Amino acid sequence: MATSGGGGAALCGALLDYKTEKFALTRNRRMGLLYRLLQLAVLGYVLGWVFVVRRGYQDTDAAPHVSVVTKLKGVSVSRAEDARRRLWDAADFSRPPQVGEAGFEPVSQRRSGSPSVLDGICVEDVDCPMGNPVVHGNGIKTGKCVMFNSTHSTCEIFGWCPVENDTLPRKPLLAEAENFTLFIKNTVNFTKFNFSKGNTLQTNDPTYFKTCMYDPFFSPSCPVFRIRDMVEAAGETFGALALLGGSISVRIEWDCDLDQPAAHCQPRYSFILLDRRYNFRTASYYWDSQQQHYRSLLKLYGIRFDISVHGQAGKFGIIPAAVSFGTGIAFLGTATMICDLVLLYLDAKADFYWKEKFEEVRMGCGTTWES
Ligand SMILES: Nc1ncnc2c1ncn2[C@@H]1O[C@H](COP(=O)(O)OP(=O)(O)OP(=O)(O)O)[C@@H](O)[C@H]1O
Repeated sequence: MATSGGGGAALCGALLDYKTEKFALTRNRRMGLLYRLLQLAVLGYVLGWVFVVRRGYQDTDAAPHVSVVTKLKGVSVSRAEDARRRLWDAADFSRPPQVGEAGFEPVSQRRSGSPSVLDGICVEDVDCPMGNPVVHGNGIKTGKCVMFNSTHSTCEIFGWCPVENDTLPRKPLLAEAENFTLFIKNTVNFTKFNFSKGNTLQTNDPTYFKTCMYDPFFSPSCPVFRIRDMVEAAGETFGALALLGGSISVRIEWDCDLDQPAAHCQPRYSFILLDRRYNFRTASYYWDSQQQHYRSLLKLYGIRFDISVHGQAGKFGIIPAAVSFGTGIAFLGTATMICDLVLLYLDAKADFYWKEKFEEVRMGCGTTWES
């Protein structure tokens, strides 16, 4: 053994040292079993979950550009309270993006003065300050208190008259709407991979979309949906929703593995009931032969479909594959760590293993290693 030969030589010696790990082998069967089980669990997680389910070897694009076009079809006849029949077809009941079909309350109105209905009960003219709007928005007070019926008077308003009376429909006027069909044309574009796909089948049969009907099992690639089927898939019955309207979310989900043929990239549809009441007003305007301005007001109780598209596409990429593989290998180290903890702290012979694993080396000062 050489004695101290200077700081430089010692540093040089330390740089050229090679340290190797020392392994302690124990024939503890329980420990061996635990180790293999942990390795198996980690391997299952890495291969099964990270690689197969999450496709961790792929580069992903989760922000596709999407386009959605809808078209509603169906014909129905409604009977208003005055027994007049009215025919409704696609041009009448579809209000993009809403689908108003359950009922209507037509009022033919003229802009003039009339008694207000809901508020503005008065005794004399001073109770009706001129120019004040009526709270529910039917018109502006003219300053006059007029007879409404035999029991009370209300402020006269300048507005569309007669004012709407707020009665609720008693039955859906377009009950046949349950068989109307909604065509949803959706295209997604994953720009990262320059890949585009639509939900409509590429077919030369011109009658295909006219005759097919979406069914999750028998016809999942037909983008034509019956209204009743969508309402039922959302957990509601058409009859219950048609009377006062409602709102349904149609969720289209794309999960495309671009390492597979493009035909495997298909959307999945799901339907969720968002709201139980939905209505809106719409009016058409005209002048009569005396040049009076009229409007036909419709209050439509309908089913509104909110369509949202979500998607992600993945394709093999060397960087994500290397990262996932490296993470998996590193994860295998946890099996050793857990077994060490059990052996050194929980095992009955923990003291013995502790002594065998850690060797205490004592050395005097100024000693150097032999070169
Ligand atoms: N709501 C629907 N129910 C059933 N079939 C539909 C519906 N909407 C569209 N289609 C059919 O799907 C096909 C493609 O529709 P697209 O709107 O692209 O073509 P179109 O010729 O303009 O349709 P159309 O003139 O019949 O409304 C057409 O055959 C069309 O008749």
